[in-house]
Amino acid sequence: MCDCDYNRSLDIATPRNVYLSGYYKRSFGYYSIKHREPVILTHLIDNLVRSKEEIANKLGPNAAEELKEIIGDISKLKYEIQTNKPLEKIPGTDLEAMAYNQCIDKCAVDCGNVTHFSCIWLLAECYMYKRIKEAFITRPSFKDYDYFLSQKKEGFDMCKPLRIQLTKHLNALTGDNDSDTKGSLLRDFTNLLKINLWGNKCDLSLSLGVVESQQAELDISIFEDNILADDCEKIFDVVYTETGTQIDIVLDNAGYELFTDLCVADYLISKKLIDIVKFHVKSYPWFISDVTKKDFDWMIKELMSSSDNLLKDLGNKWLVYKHKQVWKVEEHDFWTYPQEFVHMKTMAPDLYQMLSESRLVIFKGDLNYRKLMGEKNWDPVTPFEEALQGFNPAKLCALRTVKADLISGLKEGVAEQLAEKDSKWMETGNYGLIQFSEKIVPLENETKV
Ligand SMILES: O=P(O)(O)OC[C@H]1O[C@](O)(CO)[C@@H](O)[C@@H]1O
Ligand SMILES: [Mn+2]
Repeated sequence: MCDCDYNRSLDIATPRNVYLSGYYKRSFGYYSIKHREPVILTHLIDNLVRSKEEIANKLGPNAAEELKEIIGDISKLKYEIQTNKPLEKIPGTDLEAMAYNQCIDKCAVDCGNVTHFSCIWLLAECYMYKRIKEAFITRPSFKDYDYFLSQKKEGFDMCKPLRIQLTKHLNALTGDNDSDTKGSLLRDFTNLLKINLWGNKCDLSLSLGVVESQQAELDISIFEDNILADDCEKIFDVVYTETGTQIDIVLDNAGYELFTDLCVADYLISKKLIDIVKFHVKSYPWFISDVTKKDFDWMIKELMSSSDNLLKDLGNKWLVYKHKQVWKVEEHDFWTYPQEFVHMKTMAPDLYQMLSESRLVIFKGDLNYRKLMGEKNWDPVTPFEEALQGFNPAKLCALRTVKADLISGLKEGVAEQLAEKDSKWMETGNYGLIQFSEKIVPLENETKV
């Protein structure tokens, strides 16, 4: 962005190769900040008011007073967003506060004061969830409180029929290894990856926190044409032929999506294609439905106590994977920073190193895709590798349903055709991408540009 006048958004679509921002009135970022974020905050306040008795009983004598302060903070945040105020600095000297303040300062240097509608959309959206967390974590009774838990649990319960169907499917694939061929493994792994991709459609931040009936389908053949890039074969080659004991899955949403993530991980372990799977979770409630460590453990326990024996057996099997450290759950604050992934190597070198040890890093969902792509409005035919802008810890892939107006790696003319059909095609989650990037080893004498 450049010499923007912050009190006036431009009534244009986002120009090519610039950061997404609410500054462009025809962008999804503008619509999100203007219409979606206030609704998300209003729903959060309504939920808190509705459960204030239960909260007071559960969280102790100071909770009622602290809850009033929290609701005040969230109402103030909503007002700041609606009146396009400058982003207030995050108090404290911890690394995450510094990451947010560094991002705000960078935006200020680039273009003057930094308001919700003028800064990079990624900062504005992450900042809202960071401020929500600050409202709770600064009140002693609420420091471990998950203010999105009820929606995540409701979403999980609603998808029980689909989970039973998928469990039967997984058991059929993993029940017998003797008749496996490379062809059958490719076919079944590809099928599971596509079921996993469409699991990303279920997303509470898109539905503004309202739990909708499960749109995901097991019969994914009906969505085949909506997969706009399909690198399943390249991904399979990595898990089938390469060495390296672990893969990493950078998780996105809890509920059905997480269930499909664990099914993919179970398949890889059961078929002895991989020895260890590392799951990367958020360290606090994020974008309404994103997975925390507690959500991961809660789901396995929930399965183990299911009335359905198939789910119960699966929960017991998955608990053993965790106890044996075949499955490891990793937290890192970087995943809730506002920065794009191209900054990971300098801002979180320990995390970058961990990912570098992976045979394959799978990034799930739309927000991770935006961070991979540097939150830039690329020409849609820009190669996926190019849009990574050098972020390259290991071989990686992105499984993403398209819920924000940025994309790369499409064939010539595809974006234009889809826009003809529906100008909002990038905001619905109806289209998906399965994109792969090789680990590009920089040439010895290659100078960094
Ligand atoms: O859970 P996901 O797939 O990362 O989706 C989160 C995305 O949904 C939205 O909140 C709505 O499009 C985006 O702003 C954000 O990138
Ligand atoms: Mn999410």
